[in-house]
Amino acid sequence: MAELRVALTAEKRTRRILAVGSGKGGVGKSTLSANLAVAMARLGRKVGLVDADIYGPSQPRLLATEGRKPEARDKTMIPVQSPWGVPMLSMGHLVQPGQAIAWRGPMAGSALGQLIEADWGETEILVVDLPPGTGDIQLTMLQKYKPAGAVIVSTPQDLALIDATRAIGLFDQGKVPVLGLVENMAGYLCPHCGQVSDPFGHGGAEVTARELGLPFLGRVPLDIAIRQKSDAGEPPAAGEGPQAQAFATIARAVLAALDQPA
Ligand SMILES: Nc1ncnc2c1ncn2[C@@H]1O[C@H](COP(=O)(O)OP(=O)(O)OP(=O)(O)O)[C@@H](O)[C@H]1O
Repeated sequence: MAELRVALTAEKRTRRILAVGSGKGGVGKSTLSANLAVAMARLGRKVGLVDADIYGPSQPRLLATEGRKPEARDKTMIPVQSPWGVPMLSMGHLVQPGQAIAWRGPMAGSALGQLIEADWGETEILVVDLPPGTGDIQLTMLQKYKPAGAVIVSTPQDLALIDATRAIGLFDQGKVPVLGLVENMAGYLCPHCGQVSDPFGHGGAEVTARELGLPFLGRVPLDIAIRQKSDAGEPPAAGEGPQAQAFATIARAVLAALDQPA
């Protein structure tokens, strides 16, 4: 028993939570979380993923585990293995697809706790895809589970960046170090004419990061292949080519920041 306790303590100490947040919905937080987890796993890390976006869980779709039910051992959930080398848990695994989840704060908080306190085995980095916004659930989560760091996702336009700044405030309040900002949907490469245009502006997140004194971790272009592959449950980070490279670059920057001694 004593040995088990030692093992559990050691395990707890070595596992770090990486929170992925955004102020605004729909900016690609879930897409980044999934692909960051896959990209870090490809770099040889043991990575797990928790979909804490309890009101609109999308990770089962993104990582092709829709319809799978996690098993439980002694009331502890066992994560579902995705085909991409990343074990995962999502509220989407616990409810029927498409079923509305209308929980009040405390219930939502305890459900999230079950996902985070599951049997993550050897997982060393647990990526947590937070619900959008800066409400109570997010703050409670941060205070209770003390992520080692947070990554903020934003599109380049001003409104999203104002919300991203609010999300940074949330992490500051929870005393969680913000590792940096990722710009998503930056530059649209037209598959027909080959021209690059900037529907949401360009470089806004990099400027905001600089203004806030935060590292800029990289950008992901607005690319129809990313949406198509994501919808098909094939994370672009698991493939080859420019999309996979974009996520690998961000994963390296995140790991460098995460591995830095405090
Ligand atoms: N770089 C990109 N290029 C093309 N499509 C993208 C890109 N990033 C995200 N998308 C698409 O945009 C939509 C929203 O992305 P996603 O669900 O990741 O956002 P979110 O911030 O997690 O939203 P939510 O508010 O649901 O939490 C999805 O259809 C996704 O496939």
